[in-house]
Amino acid sequence: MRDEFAWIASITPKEHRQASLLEGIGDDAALVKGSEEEDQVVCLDTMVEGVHFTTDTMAPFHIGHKALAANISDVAAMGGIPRYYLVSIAVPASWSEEALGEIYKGMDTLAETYKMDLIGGDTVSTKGPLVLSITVIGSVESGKKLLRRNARPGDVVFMTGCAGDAAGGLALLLEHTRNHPFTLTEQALVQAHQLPLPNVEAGRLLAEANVRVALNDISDGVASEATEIAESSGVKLTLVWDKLPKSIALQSYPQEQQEQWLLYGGEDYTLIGTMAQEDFSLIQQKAKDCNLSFIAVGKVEAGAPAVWLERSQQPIEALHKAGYNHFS
Ligand SMILES: Nc1ncnc2c1ncn2[C@@H]1O[C@H](COP(=O)(O)OP(=O)(O)O)[C@@H](O)[C@H]1O
Ligand SMILES: Cc1ncc(C[n+]2csc(CCOP(=O)(O)OP(=O)(O)O)c2C)c(N)n1
Ligand SMILES: [Mg+2]
Ligand SMILES: [Mg+2]
Ligand SMILES: [Mg+2]
Repeated sequence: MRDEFAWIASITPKEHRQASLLEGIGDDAALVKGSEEEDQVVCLDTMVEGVHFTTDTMAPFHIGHKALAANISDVAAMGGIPRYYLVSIAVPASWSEEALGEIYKGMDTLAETYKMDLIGGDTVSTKGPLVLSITVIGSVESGKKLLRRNARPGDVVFMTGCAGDAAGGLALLLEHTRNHPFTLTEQALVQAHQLPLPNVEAGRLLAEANVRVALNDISDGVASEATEIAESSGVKLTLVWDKLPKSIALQSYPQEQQEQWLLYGGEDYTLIGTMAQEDFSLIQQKAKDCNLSFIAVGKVEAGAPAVWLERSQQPIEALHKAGYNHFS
């Protein structure tokens, strides 16, 4: 099997059959023309036991919560408001009704935060591992396209929160399992892995501000998501290590470890994007009023589509698009 991204490219239809389809495969979510006022945002993500979680890394509540969070995160990366969700679950015989109830409680807890309704789904048995697939439907003001291909030379690269913690938490969970008495610092990383929160409010601020933004949520690691922006926009991105937002917990680890988790870990579900310098100043002003953060982490220039990393007193280095890639 070729790598995940090449495979998706190979099955992407060459043309749209429906005139109302604004954006199909290729971004965080599809966009479909809705009313005069708003377009529909639609996306789907799956979590598989053994690939995205094990019973040692996540309690059933975490599994439901995180699966919905990952989907809402793709709506956030389009600047959308999540509104409805559908759930498909394939259940092995070994899972109890009580555990399944906890998965749904996890989803419902997050859905309550965003006032989302569960509107359907599908239930099947399986001889394999538990599989949970969620489709989220949301909306965004019509004409808003916060797409990966929107980056332009001269833009600032920004992030809306820390990255690397979720991968750190996973490493701890794989080593000790979730019943281990973790230190407070370790608990911060474990929580980032088990209960990540999507950055909907940051995406909304960008959509409402009506500025050109390239945007991507960080599911596969900063290097991979930044490379997607570089490749789809045909620009060069340079990230500055010292500016990349790192939690206090992450900073307690050696720099090499921080780099591995932050650049190549994934599952952070904060946003990375680019916009013009003058718009960025305006956004930072607006963000202050609502307690959101937009952190400048680098710049966009004309050049071969790639991502470079600048560290103090070291030669600039090209980042490889490593990160989480199913099949490779
Ligand atoms: N099996 C598939 N069939 C059709 N489209 C797919 C498939 N897998 C992924 N896609 C589409 O490919 C794009 C990239 O997917 P993915 O890397 O999973 O995005 P994300 O990391 O934002 O969830 C998305 O537009 C997604 O809808
Ligand atoms: C037991 C276990 N092993 C490994 C991982 C790491 N992991 C699994 S999937 C993934 C990337 C995100 O999932 P994906 O299905 O690629 O989501 P998408 O990019 O479609 O949002 C990562 C970092 C994990 N979460 N749990
Ligand atoms: Mg995404
Ligand atoms: Mg996906
Ligand atoms: Mg992925």
